[in-house]
Amino acid sequence: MTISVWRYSHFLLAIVSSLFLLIASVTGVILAMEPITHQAKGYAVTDLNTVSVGTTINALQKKYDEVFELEVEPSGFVKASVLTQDLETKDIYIDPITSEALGEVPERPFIYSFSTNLHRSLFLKTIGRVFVGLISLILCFIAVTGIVLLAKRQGGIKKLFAKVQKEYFEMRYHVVLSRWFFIPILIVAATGVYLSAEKFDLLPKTPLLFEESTSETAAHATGKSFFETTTLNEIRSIAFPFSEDPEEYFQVSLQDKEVKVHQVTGAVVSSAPYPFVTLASRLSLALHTGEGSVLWSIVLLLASASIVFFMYSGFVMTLKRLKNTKKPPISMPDKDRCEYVILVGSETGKTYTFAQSFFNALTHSGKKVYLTELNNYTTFEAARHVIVFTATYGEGEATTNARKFETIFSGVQQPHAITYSVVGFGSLEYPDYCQFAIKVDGLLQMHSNFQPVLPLYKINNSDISDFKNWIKKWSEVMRIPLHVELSEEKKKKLKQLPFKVVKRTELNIDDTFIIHLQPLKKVTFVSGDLLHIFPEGSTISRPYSIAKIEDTLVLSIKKHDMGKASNLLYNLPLETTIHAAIETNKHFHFPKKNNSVILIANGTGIAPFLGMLHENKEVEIHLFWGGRTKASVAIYQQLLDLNLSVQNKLQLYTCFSREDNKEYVQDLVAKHPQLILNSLKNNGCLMLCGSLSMQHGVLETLEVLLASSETLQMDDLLFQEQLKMDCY
Ligand SMILES: Cc1cc2nc3c(=O)[nH]c(=O)nc-3n(C[C@H](O)[C@H](O)[C@H](O)COP(=O)(O)O)c2cc1C
Repeated sequence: MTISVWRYSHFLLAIVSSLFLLIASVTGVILAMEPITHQAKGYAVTDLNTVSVGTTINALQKKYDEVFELEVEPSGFVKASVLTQDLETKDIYIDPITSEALGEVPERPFIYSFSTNLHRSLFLKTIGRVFVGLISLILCFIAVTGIVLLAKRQGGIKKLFAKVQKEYFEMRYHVVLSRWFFIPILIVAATGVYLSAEKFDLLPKTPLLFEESTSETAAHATGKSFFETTTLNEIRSIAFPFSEDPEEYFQVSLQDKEVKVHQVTGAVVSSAPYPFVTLASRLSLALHTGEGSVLWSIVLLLASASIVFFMYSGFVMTLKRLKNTKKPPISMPDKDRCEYVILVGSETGKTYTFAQSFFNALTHSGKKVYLTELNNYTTFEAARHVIVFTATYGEGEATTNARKFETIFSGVQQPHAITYSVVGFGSLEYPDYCQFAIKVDGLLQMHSNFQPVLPLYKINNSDISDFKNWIKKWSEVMRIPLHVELSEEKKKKLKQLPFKVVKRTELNIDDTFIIHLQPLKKVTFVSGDLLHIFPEGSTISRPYSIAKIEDTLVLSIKKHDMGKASNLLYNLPLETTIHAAIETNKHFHFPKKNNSVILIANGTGIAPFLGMLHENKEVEIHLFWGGRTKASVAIYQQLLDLNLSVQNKLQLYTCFSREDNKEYVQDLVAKHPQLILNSLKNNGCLMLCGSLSMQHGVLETLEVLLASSETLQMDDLLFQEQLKMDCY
């Protein structure tokens, strides 16, 4: 079954049951408090398995004129119904050894009786009970569809507890909490169904069948009565005989059977085992209400509260999905008049946003563009260029709005020859990375009418810079200058703070300089975080990787002639203040649990590593750095020397692309295969920072190295955060 079927079932069931489910969960939270507050009264004063039934009965009969009933609650409290010397009938909690009254049995608080009625029948009597039974059944299905969705999302049942993808709060905790509360919720729902079925007489009815017991003789033989051999923990309740007539027996309800006991001899006269249905009902009730176990009551309370959270977070997720699934642009020309056709496969809307920004940019450059879903593929009379943007879901499956494409495609003949490009949106955290895009690319490749303009391009986790990189390539090949604006960039709300310029180097041979900024307000940050500079007149900020050295931010910056941010920073006089914003960049923090770390950078990409070296003196670190010339190193030398002097576990490897052997950093990496492989095998971490072309080069080298290893795989390294990248 495709992921969308599971998602729609999950969603539909939740919608149908939402109001009742909300009532049931809120009252469930309240009712789960009852066993907890009850237990807190503290009437469980003795270990019941050390007190014989006879001890309690004797003590009671001595103290009270008449005893009607004795009950041992699952909470461990012993309750008796007695006639006092003042001829008053009382229900009291007693000390089972002395029969001393510990307190009167209070009336059930209104909040609990009210909640019980609402929880059981919504105050609608039979019809309400039917509803509640149905809701419990629906909750079972919601839980099951939810866990299937979760397994699909995580890439298989075995990865259910694997790391959750970075998502917004509601989605993240919808996933995290569903893993913890799946079983308690399923138990609550299933026992709810069972209890409803019992209420409506849907379960088989088996009467109690008493059998005469031979234990009377056994009791005489051993000389011990039932009252001496049975302890209170085995008892549920005892109904006392009405008179002293020997034919009147004690009616004792034990955990698994009911027995009649002779009041004089203490022998068991007859017994009847409880039928399975009764035992199952009792277990269902205990599991559903939590009575007798504070720990289980707490679990039930949390599970009920989690259902309320799931309803809220599910609602937010649906709203986001609907918001992101944008309609095609209103001012779109007729499909048969467009030279460019953009086809989209998107489930949660991110790919749609990228496609839309591409549509806008292409339209702005004067082209006639048509944008539609892959499912709507048909003949386009004027089309010459097709661009496909598609995400992948499940195990390499298409999105809902692309699932028909494969079937439709073969039946459609375009009037003109078409050039095409496919961009796959996916996540390396899934084994079938961009698999559907690969499939679409294959289909187009096989068609004689279609010619590629660029090879298939894959984008991991909606990486904007990667997308822009593709835009650059496409616009170069097509000779169409494009300015793509992604709304996410505008949306980022970063808090700007004042920083003082405390130090800056001169430009080196590569037009690079280092600047030290001192925060003027309290702010926490670590090396690898980003500092956003906002040049005047620009809506987009420029992020720089931070090195944290003694509470100062150190940035390494390449000054570009037209670069607004780099020129702004270079021209700031010492001691002046600049406003900038720190963005936490968690995925690029120095790892805490890895045995060794390999840092690879080119050019200014060394910046965050300088801070990391400064802060981490215990771990074995290998730093690979590639610059243009030996003179390029000069501005970093002081900071490197500082680290080398305090860090005896640091190894430095440098290369230069314009001098010596004219090597790039990926060539340097390729020269140390064993070092890299051994480090990764022994839970090492590899961090990359610098240019995108360096990233691609190093990844290619790494792929070659990994091919020789039987255990290491690129996807696993990324998934386990053994490979961290921050390249632009
Ligand atoms: C449940 C689920 C399953 C996914 N399965 C895959 C997959 O098999 N392969 C892949 O490359 N990406 C997979 N992804 C990642 C998405 O393709 C990626 O996040 C994409 O950017 C989402 O685009 P959209 O918002 O347009 O749907 C999956 C994501 C989710 C939530």
